Amino acid sequence: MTQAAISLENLTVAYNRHPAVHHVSGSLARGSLTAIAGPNGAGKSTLLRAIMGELKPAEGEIRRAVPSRDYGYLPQAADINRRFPVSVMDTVVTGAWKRAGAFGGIGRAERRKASEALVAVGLEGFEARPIGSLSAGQFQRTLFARLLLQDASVIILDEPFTAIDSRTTQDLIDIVLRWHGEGRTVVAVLHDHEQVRQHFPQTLLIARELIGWGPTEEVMTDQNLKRARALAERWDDNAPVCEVPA
Ligand SMILES: Nc1ncnc2c1ncn2[C@@H]1O[C@H](COP(=O)(O)OP(=O)(O)OP(=O)(O)O)[C@@H](O)[C@H]1O
Repeated sequence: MTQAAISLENLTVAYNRHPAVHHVSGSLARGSLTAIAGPNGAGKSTLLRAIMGELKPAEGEIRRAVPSRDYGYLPQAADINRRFPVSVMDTVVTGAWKRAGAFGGIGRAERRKASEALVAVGLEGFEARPIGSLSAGQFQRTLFARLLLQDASVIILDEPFTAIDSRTTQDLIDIVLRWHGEGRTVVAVLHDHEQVRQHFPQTLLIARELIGWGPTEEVMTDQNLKRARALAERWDDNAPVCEVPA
C-alpha cells in the first residue's frame, strides 16, 4: 500500500468562523505530484496554509508523516514583500536556515550550494542583485533556488507559474519534475488546466468542498469543472455556518 505523506480527515478551515474549506478528506501519497485546481476563492491557498500548519482546522484533522517544519513552501508572489533590501544570495541562503538555525550562521558550504542552486535556475551572476530589481520571472527563479537549497521532502507551491513567461515556466516545471523524480512529495496550486493535464499525475479539484481527488484524467472532467464553476457562482462569503453535511 502507498504510504501517505499527508492525510486530511474531514478537514474544515474557517476565517472568523466563516468556512473557506469544507469537509475535505483524502491523502497525498509519499512521492506524489499533485495539482490543486479550482475557481478563484475556492479555498486552494487556505488548504495549503492549513497543510503548512499556518491555519488550524475548525473541524477535522491533518496527519503528517513529515512534520510541517520540514516542508518547503512557495507563497503566492503577491504575498511577498520585495522592497526589503536584500540580495539574491541572501534570499537563497535563507533556504538553509532550518538546517543551520537562524542564528547558527551560514557557512561556506551552504553558500557554495546556494551558488549551485542559482546556476541550476539560470541565475548565475545574479548573487549581489537586490531582489527588488529583479523581473517577476527572475524573482520566481530565486525562490526556486531557495527551495533547492532547502532540500525539503514535501514541497508546497502556491501558483508558482503565475505572471511568468513560457520559457521560465518550462524551466521551473523541469525543476518540479526533477523533485518528483527524486521521490519528493510535491503539491502546486495551478490555474492553467493544460499545465495540470500535461505535468501533474494527480489532481485535487476544490470549490470550497471537494469535487474530486485522484488521477488527473478522472478528476479534470468537463462535468467536474462545470460543477466547480456552478458552486463558485453560489458562494456567500458571509455564510455563518458550514452548510455542507459531513
Ligand atoms: N485572511 C483571510 N481572512 C478572511 N477571509 C479570507 C482570508 N483569506 C482568504 N479568505 C477567504 O477565503 C476564501 C478562500 O480564499 P482562498 O484564498 O483560499 O481561495 P483560492 O482558491 O486560493 O483563490 P484564488 O484562486 O483567487 O487565489 C475566499 O472567500 C477568501 O476571501
